[in-house]
Amino acid sequence: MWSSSQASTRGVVEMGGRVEAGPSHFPKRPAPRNPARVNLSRTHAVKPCSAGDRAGISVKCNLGWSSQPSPDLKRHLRGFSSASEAVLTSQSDLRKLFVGNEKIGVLLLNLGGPETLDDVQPFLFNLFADPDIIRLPRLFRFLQKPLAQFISVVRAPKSKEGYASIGGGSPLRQITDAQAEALKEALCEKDVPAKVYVGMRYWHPFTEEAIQQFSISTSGSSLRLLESIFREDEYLVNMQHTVIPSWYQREGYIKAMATLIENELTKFPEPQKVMIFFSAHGVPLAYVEEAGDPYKAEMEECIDLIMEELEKRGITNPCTLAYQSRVGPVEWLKPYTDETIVELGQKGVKSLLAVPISFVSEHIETLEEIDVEYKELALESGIKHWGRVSALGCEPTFISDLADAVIESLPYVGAMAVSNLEARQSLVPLGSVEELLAAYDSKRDELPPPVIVWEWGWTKSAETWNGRAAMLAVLVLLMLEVTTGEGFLHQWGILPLFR
Ligand SMILES: C=CC1=C(C)c2cc3[nH]c(cc4nc(cc5[nH]c(cc1n2)c(C)c5CCC(=O)O)C(CCC(=O)O)=C4C)c(C)c3C=C
Ligand SMILES: [Fe+2]
Repeated sequence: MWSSSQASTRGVVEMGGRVEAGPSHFPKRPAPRNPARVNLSRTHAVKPCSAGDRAGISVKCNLGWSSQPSPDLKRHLRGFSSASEAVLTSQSDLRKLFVGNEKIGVLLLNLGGPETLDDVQPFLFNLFADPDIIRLPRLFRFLQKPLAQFISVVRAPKSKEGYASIGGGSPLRQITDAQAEALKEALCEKDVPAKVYVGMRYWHPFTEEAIQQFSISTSGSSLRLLESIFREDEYLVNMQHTVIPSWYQREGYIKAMATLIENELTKFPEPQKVMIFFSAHGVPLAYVEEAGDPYKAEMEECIDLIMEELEKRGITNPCTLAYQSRVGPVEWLKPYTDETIVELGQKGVKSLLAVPISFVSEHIETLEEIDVEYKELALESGIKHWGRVSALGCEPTFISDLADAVIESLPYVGAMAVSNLEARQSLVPLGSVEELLAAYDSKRDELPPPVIVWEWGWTKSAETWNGRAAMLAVLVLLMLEVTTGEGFLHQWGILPLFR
């Protein structure tokens, strides 16, 4: 195991430049509300870093949240809008404070994507086995994995076709690694040497793998998953860290997006007549309407900010937002990208600039869905001129802004002192993250382990799966029998006995 510093576990959440330090209803922790404004001196006093101290910052690599905290929490967070400015003005002090003795580690979190066609089905299994993606009622939770297995096997041929058309796999790992390297360099240029790690939720490098390296050499925290990893681990429980859960409204990010759009507009014959068409990854409607996911609100706000920035540059094109990539039979966020493209064509729009908005890297949804499927649909729908803004990747303003986000979050690392016992009860140690996680659902201890290699043959895993598949089959047969009144139990005269 790793050596463990005995520093108290403290942390703060930075939310896209608006910062807070735990909602007010966490009475045990006297919140250093907005440490930038109030508590810098207190940070000195409370936390003289020892040489063994380690600090970790987790940065979520997709823009906003999907499935996240209560509107109350969001309001609360937004109440601290001047915090980032206060932090920025004192950055040099912060460097001295945090860079001196501490090792800083940054963990970039993303979903991951299959690197080869053979990875597609197990990747899909990991995705659908996540209770955040397919939410089953508590009573049916035992069906999560058989269902994931079923859906992943059924979906795999379609997904494979998509991945085959973009070169046989997802470029996400490569791009995220490049972003990590660029972020490391940007931090170094800003006098904040740090190690940057990548942790993926559904494919390599899994967050579980990243955290091992991360915690050996520095420190770290991916919310729910990280929470469960942290909670169990003697070393990690003592680690100081903070989380940057979203950054869709950061100035650098907004400016970088505006610049990409501005440049792409110039390629059209009549730039001022182009419809700017933001396409965000969708989520099932119930996430937003029932589970309070602020994703839609965040996407809308993000677009408003980009359009405001463009307006400042004299660009006043019309714009629209739609949601892509829906999967399965349930209703997703509307309007849908494909339907909107057809409508725009019918309304006489002739020039369309597609802007992938919830993505910061090229992947299957941009390279195949937008570049091939939606482009074809647009041309068929009467659009004459089509363009697409590339995903940010390692765009310098964006990377530099991420580096600033990391630097701005430094004073929040360990800004709240709690005992180890308290830390164990509420990891990631920020009140707000705790609430955020609680908003998902309360139990985090049954996370599906990632499938690393699929085992064929009469293995323990095969036995388990066969057993579960059989249970599922029996359940389906029973349900069919009860609903239709026909089946082997009726034939054998067994079922009517239970009526
Ligand atoms: C903003 C990001 C994303 C959200 C929100 C999201 C929700 C979501 N996705 C699925 C189903 C699939 N996602 C797949 C791949 C995939 N999705 C994202 C991002 C978000 N998903 C990424 C980065 C990737 C990997 C892309 C790559 O290049 O590999 C897939 C597999 C691809 C396919 O067959 O289309 C599926 C399936 C659901 C059900 C969902 C919301 C609950
Ligand atoms: Fe997805």
